[in-house]
Formats: sequence, C-alpha cells, structure tokens
Amino acid sequence: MRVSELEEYISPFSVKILEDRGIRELFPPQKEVIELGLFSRKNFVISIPTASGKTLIAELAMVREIMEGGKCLYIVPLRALASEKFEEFSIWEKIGIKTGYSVGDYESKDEWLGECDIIITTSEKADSFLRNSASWIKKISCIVVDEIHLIDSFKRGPVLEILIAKMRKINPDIRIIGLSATIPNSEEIAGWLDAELYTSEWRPTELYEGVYLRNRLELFHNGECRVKRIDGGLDALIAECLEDGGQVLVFDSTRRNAESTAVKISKITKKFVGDEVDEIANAVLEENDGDMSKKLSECIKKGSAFHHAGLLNSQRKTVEDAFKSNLIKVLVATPTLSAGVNLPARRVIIKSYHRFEPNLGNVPIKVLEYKQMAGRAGRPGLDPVGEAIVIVRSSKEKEKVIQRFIHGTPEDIESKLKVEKHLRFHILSIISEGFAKDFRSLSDFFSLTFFFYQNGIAPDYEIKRVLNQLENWGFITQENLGFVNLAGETGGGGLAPTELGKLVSKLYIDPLTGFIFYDTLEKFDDLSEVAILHTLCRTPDMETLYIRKYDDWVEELADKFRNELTYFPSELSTEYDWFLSEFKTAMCLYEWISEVDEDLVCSRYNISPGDLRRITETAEWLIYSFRRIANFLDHPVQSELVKLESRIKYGIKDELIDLIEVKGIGRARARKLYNYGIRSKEDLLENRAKVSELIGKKWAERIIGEITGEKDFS
Ligand SMILES: Nc1ncnc2c1ncn2[C@@H]1O[C@H](COP(=O)(O)OP(=O)(O)OP(=O)(O)O)[C@@H](O)[C@H]1O
Repeated sequence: MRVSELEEYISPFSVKILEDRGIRELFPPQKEVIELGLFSRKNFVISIPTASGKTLIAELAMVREIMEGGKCLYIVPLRALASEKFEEFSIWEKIGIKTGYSVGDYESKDEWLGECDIIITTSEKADSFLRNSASWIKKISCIVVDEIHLIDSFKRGPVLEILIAKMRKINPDIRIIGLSATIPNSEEIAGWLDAELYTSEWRPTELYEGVYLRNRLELFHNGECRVKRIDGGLDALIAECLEDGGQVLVFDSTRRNAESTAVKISKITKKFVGDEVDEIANAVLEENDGDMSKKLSECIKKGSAFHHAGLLNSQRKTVEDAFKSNLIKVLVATPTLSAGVNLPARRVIIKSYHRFEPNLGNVPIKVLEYKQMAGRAGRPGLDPVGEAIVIVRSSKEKEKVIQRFIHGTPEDIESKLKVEKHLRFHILSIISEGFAKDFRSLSDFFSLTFFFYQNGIAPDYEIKRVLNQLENWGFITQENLGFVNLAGETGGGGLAPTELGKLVSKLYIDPLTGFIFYDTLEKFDDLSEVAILHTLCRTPDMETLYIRKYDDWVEELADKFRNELTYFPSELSTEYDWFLSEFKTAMCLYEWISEVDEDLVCSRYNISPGDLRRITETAEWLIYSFRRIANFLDHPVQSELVKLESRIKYGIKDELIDLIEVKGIGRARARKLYNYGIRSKEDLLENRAKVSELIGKKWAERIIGEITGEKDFS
C-alpha cells in the first residue's frame, strides 16, 4: 500500500511528511492494520516483532485522532525513550501537532503539557499526574502503550495496569492502542482492552537463529539449517561480521564479564575505527572519570563498548547513539539492556543466557527476553539478514538451547498486581483520587484490571488486608468495613483518605515508606544526620546495597551509631541482615554528603557511578517526601531536612549550601572557592579575578553571569 493512499485519512501534508522521512510504501503489518480499521477509532493490540513498524502505526492513529480534535498520551517503558520518541514525533509540528514529554519528579502537574497534542511519558509519571490532578489528563482521548507486554514485569507491570484502569474510568470512550512484542497470550491483553488483535511474524530483515559450538555455527531459518565452520570462537564470529560491514551486539551475564569482554574485543574492533570515536571516548569522561569510565573510554577509542546499569544515564545515551551511528562496532551488554532500547545489529551473540537475580543468583533468562535479544538482529535497510547466535559449550547444552530458546515459545504474560506492595501503593491512590468511596466501588475498580480479566476475581482478601493496614497507618478511614462477594451482596463500608493519606499518595511513595517517616517523626523529636539517612534507607523505596563478604566493617560502624539510630534490631532477629544492608546504604550516602570523592565512594562500596547516582537521586526524592511529612506534622526537624536535601542533591557539607545554589558550581568547584574564602554569592561578585583564577575564565563568566545576568566578565 502506497503512503499516498493515506491522504484521505491523514491529509496530503501528513503524507508529505512521511515521504520526506523516506517512507513511501507501507510495511505489510501497517497495511493490514489500516485495513482492519486503524482509522476507525477502535482499540488495537498490535503484536509484531521489533523494528517492524509498530511506532509508525501508532503515529498514524494519533495524527488522525488529533485531526478529529483528540489529545494523545504515549506511554514509553523507559524515561530514556521519552526524549527519543519526542524527537521522532516532533516532525508532526509541520502540520501543527505539538508534542511534549515529561518524566521528571512525581509531584509536578506540568500544566504546560495541556497545550500539547501528543504527551509522552512513563506509566509512573502518568499515574503521578493523575494523583496530582493535572487538569489536562481528563482531556486525553487516546492512549498508546508501547511495550504493553511489560505488564508482566514485577516492578513496573502493576502501575501500567492501574493507569489503564484509571484512564478508562475517567473516560470510558478512551481509545487504547497497545504495542507489544510477539507474546503467546496477546489475545488476553486484547480481550482485556476490548481491542482488535493484530499479530504477525513479518520483519523487515529476515532472522536466522543459531548456536555456535566448538567452531561449528548452525543457523536455522524457516526449517532450513545452514552450517558453517568458523575457527576462533567469539573473536572470529565478531571479526567475520565486522569485515562484512556489520555491527555486533554481545550479551554477557554480568557487568564485570561485559566489561572484560568489551576490553578483549577492542583488540579486534580497533582496526575498524578511526579517530572519529575519540570525541565519543572523551564525552563519557565528562561527568565522571573514575575507573569504570576510563575503561569505557579506552574501549570506545578502539570501537567497542559495554552497556550496563552502572553507567551514568549520559554515558548510556552516548554509547547507544554512537552504536546507532555505526561508530561503535561492538556493544557488550548485560540482559538488563532494557527491552525498549532499540539497538539493532547484524549479529547478536548471546555469550551467556543467564542474568543475576538478587537472592537467586544466576538464573536463565525468559524465552521472551531471548526473543527480544534475538529480535535485535538485522538493521532494517542495512543488513541482508539478521543473525542471533547462542554460544554453547556442549552438545547437550546445544540441544537444550535449540529446544528452549530457538524453537521455544515465550512465556504467557501474567498480571503481577496481587503483590501486597503494589496493592497498598495503588489502593491508597485509588481512594485518595476518589475512584472508590466504599469497598464495593473499590472491588469494581479492580474489575477493570488485567489481573481481574485473567483471574475472574478481584484479590478481595488481599484488598481487605491492605485496607486494614492503611487504616492502622492513619492514611484512610473505613466505616464498618463492608464486603462484596461475587454474587454482589455488599455490607456498605465507606472508604475515605485522611489528609496524611492524600499527601502520601501525591508524593508517590510506598505507603509503608510514608508510615516509616510518620512513625519516626512521631517518636523522635531530634534526629541526627545518620539517623535521617538511615530512615530513608529503611524504606521499601530505597535500593539498598548488598552486604559482601568483606563488609564486616558495617557491623562495627553500626554499633558506633547505635545510640543515634531510631531502629536497631537484635543480631538474632531475621531483620538484622536487612538492617546491615540498609545501614551500609546510609553510610554510602553519609560519605557522599561528607564530600568523599565520588570514585572513592564507588570503590569502597563496590558500585559504579550509575548506581551511586540512582541511590542519591532516590534519597533526594525520599528526603523531600520526609520533609513534606515533617511539615505536615510541624516537626522541629524540618529545617534540618531542608539542608540535608540540598546536601544529598549535590554531595556537600552544610557550609557549601550557599555557593552550590549558583548554577554551574558543582561540588568540586564549590569546595575550591570556599577554601579560598569565597563563600557566598556576594564573595563571588567581590572577587571576580580570584574566581577566574581558581575555576577558569569560562566557568567564572557563566557563574557570575548566572548571578548578575551580565554577559561579559571583566
Ligand atoms: N513503511 C515503512 N517504510 C520504511 N521505513 C519504515 C516504515 N515504517 C517504519 N519505518 C522505519 O523503520 C524503523 C522502525 O520503525 P518503528 O520504530 O515504527 O518500528 P517499531 O516496531 O516501533 O520498532 P521498535 O520495536 O524498535 O520500537 C524506523 O526507523 C521507521 O522510520
């Protein structure tokens, strides 16, 4: 189907925009979905392989929706993808379609988004818009959910389910378009959404899947098997592909393995790159130049790179963009390379199909994860075919891999809503936002969830337990708890949020976090810095650090702070190990706000810069929430929390707070200026020459300019 045939649906100007993007002929799935009624406003679940044109289908539907006066919400699985989709959709500005995106803090309403026609955000951020009553969200007439199969994710699935249920409650006529990878029970998702299901195996680039065992490569495709002898293992598999102009994506099991593999491979890739990579190699050192960053930079100089959750967001983006631009030839990633990040390569080599799971150790990845990794093989328009190769070490393993992965069927998608942590998080918001005023309406709300669709019943028992817990914590009131059974008999039972409950819901924290904060403030008038940091780390919202075998210093140090801490379980209690992990994390934060060098903190706590950044960003959000609850209680610790919030944000001691508020002064520059007696904005203005001498003319100009608005700096 020619794109020009779409004129009657989306106007000639829109067709021109597509043609200018090089899109002249629709892919088969796009044509078939249009013929199934894409422009008819019915709901769709589109379950087709990666890079087969799903996003474009959603764009066509959104353009049509907006032309008919609608407003669209586009849900991405990752914050990092929001800016990527924003760039993609901004092209529609030419016909007056305004796109905006927001992924930031969970309390802003971003009312400016109300002027946008397409709003891109994550499911968490969209849910927080609802909690904070952003006025524009009620005007959403169409929601597109990218990677809707992530409803299966323990961590992120429930919020997606609840968001869709809330949006359907607010606007029963809302149009829903779900974009999914190929999953076996996509008809369940379609049934839940009253949607037309479209599935296809079509891909723009054919996929060959195979195994490599002792120099013998077997590639399968449509029942045929191609056998090739390639001596030399992983290096040879890579060299052969690069020599043919391809790129390679390697999956390894752990960060350490990924890093060492990238270093080894750089010996091969270096002959395929020139000095065009030097700028990229320097870019990854801008924010951090510690050991990991240096290793990454050295790899990039030779055309390889590694990608894992320990990289800073800016480093991940730099590496991803460089790989997409074919500057980096081989990227070695861990399985956590998120499903949504689109990094196609001619050859995908799965060196290990295990991933590290906390408390479980190394476990095999799911078939769906394998299919998503394999699905990245074959860059549309660049590669004749894509090849996904699993390296195996024995004939027995080979048969297992062929059977489990290559010929395997992905697991069914299942709702994870029944987990208590998720239920309490969402039930408080459902009551706080007025979606439920009694038990019956709460149970009715749950009938809109994927969990209910799959199980035919709301988790009433768990709901009742959670309601009692929320009432005990002072977040809701419930009159003579009514009960509703499947026959519909109900005993009444009003539900209402307390002011504290509404605050906890708006702050987007786990209600248990809210209760820990509230309970600590009720019991203690005076809290030391370490006690406050430890309170943050005790909460379920904080990612705590593991206790490793040489961490006996944690226990010794905890004992030193025993009298300051608000919680210190007996060494015999089952909670003691958790306590040590939480305390270790608190000490990591304590060193950060004591201005210990970032790389020294990373090496001491055996983490990477990206991990430290996640811990400090989470702590920043938690201490803000802690402060808001302290304000609510008019607690004397409020002023201490305001200072600590700034210290966590920048990693500084109290004395640098004045200086650090000036844009452009980071923790290192602030310390340098302070040590030379320049300790406030006034000092900066009165000692311009000294400032220039200490931190360089360029930075001095920017910083002084920030204060005075001056352009030049004499
Ligand atoms: N009909 C088409 N003709 C040519 N190129 C197309 C067509 N449809 C999409 N593309 C291009 O193919 C690439 C993948 O398209 P798109 O992002 O829509 O696929 P996708 O399935 O959403 O990919 P992913 O699963 O990575 O999100 C994009 O660069 C897009 O511009």
